[in-house]
Amino acid sequence: MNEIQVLLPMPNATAIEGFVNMTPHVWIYKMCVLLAVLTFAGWRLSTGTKSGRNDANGRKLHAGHAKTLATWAKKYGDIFRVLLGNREAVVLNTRTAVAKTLVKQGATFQSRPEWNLWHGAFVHAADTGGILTIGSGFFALVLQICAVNVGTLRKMLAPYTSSQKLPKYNHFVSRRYLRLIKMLADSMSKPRDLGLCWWSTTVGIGTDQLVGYIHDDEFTKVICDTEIGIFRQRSFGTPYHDWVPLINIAEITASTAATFANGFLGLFGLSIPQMNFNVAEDRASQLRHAQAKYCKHQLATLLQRISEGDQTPSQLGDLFRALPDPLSHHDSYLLMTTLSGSGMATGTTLNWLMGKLAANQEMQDRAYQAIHDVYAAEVPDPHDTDRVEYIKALGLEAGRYWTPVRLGFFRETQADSNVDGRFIPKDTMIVYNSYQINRDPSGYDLPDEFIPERWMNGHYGRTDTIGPAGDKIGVPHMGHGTGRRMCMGVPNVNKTLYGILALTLHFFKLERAELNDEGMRDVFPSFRAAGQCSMNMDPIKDQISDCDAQAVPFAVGIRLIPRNPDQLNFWIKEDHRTLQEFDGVFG
Ligand code: HEM
Repeated sequence: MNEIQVLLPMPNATAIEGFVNMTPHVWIYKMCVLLAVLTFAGWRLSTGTKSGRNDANGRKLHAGHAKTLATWAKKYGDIFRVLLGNREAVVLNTRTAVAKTLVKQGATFQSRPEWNLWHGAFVHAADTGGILTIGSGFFALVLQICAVNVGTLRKMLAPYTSSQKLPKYNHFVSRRYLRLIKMLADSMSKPRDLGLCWWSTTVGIGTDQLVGYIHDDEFTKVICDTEIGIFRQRSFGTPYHDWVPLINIAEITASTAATFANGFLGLFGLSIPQMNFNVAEDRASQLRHAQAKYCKHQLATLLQRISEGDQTPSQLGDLFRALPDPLSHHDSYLLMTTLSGSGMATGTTLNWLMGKLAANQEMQDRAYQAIHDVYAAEVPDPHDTDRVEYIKALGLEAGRYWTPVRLGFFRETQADSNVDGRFIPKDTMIVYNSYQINRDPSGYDLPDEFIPERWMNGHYGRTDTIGPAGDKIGVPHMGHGTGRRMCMGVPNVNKTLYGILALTLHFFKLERAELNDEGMRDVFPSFRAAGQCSMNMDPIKDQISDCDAQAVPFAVGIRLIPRNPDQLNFWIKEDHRTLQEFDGVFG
């Protein structure tokens, strides 16, 4: 590790201006918190950390994870350590760093960390005694006493998420494709943000085929909304009090002081407002409760159907029916919550990619021509994953270029480790900076340009060499992680991106268009209506927040023009039926 950074919150310029205009009780709260921060900072610096620039670092991190970590990577190299409160994180920034850790020392780097905001809220909301990600830290250990371990669960699940098995669930996917094309056809009259179209399709595909049930629009929308919200929360160093215990203590103290003060002031008919330091926790809890509600419903319905002899193919249904002994409720529920909204990041990828294609007619024409070259004038078979090389390359490059899950899912070391003679103790949090690694020049030339051709004709990341370049990390890019805990949804993502791109680009010409007030009212989720994306779909400037775990774009106005209206109408009315194998269960 080259250097240790201390990250602590410091007020920025606007905060200082706000400070001056504060009412007295807010002053008292803030002073308490600030005092604790300064005490803590002093303590940290006096315990041997090397950096004396903690204030600047804190501000920079808040200015944006991607930008700040990229700057630090330039300064401190491919692996460096960060202290966040009482937690230490090691940040990996290059393919070399990933190869030496997640890949070559896969067993040591396979755990996942837990912290209160996220996992605490999760456990409380679930009230099933279960951690709801395939976790491996404190909450999981305490609550998983009777549960099978992560590796076993992954092995059980893997066959049902593999590309060989997926065609078994095509009838669910086909229905979602039909619904998507209908929704797009209905959106042709004026420029629209198509967020709901992309997310409800990808999330719908994931959740329908998971339990073998076609969920209605309202149910699917709740899952989309909740999962998008959840993935805005799992962030690096936010909220500070979840990472810096002294801030937490200061906030609790301030809150308690206010309660006492109110007791006293109440005698004179006076009061001061109670500060809410738990906005993030409240939001996490709200989201977790929403998630627990639909997951419990989905699981209960699935188990009920299985007990009644239902044989409808589905990922979880097939798994449950194949097991000699039933899984514990905890494990079944864990699988449900891990997977129910799993199509969400695929929808995010499509929001970015479709915005880019709509703005770049040359690239869109190339995609259309590539589809046409393979299928002539016929409607492409959306289940033909990989048949049109350019379409496959668009999906892969979108995953690299925008890297929707910017910092991956954090890991934790399961044992002491050594990287190039530098010691990383057990229980250290590991953050792989996927956004930066996906721009590592050893693996990708012109890394800040969107070039689908880097994945075509034998190229594998670089346009100037054939085959893989840079250190071997076992994956084309880090958008889905790598090693023992890598994403289990890659075949699903590839299949879905292919199907949606092939059908959409065959049926419609997309053009970027400014959204008017009415168009902005339709934007989904509504927080994206805070602005409109540039024509470039810049991964940094066009994201809603610089620090969210998932990079979600501002609103994207798109006008759709049918390429062949007769064929489109015919397909919607009749032809799509050839894609279906049999009638599934409807919700
Ligand atoms: C574009 C869409 C997606 C992206 C960007 C994405 C990204 C990721 C990332 C970064 C991880 C952490 C991997 C690691 O630590 O090495 C992960 C884990 C996971 N993903 Fe995905 N994912 C996507 C879609 C899906 C889908 C559709 C599924 C459904 C099967 C899925 C299932 C999982 C599971 C089960 C894990 C947890 C693995 C574990 O902890 O052992 N993902 N995903």
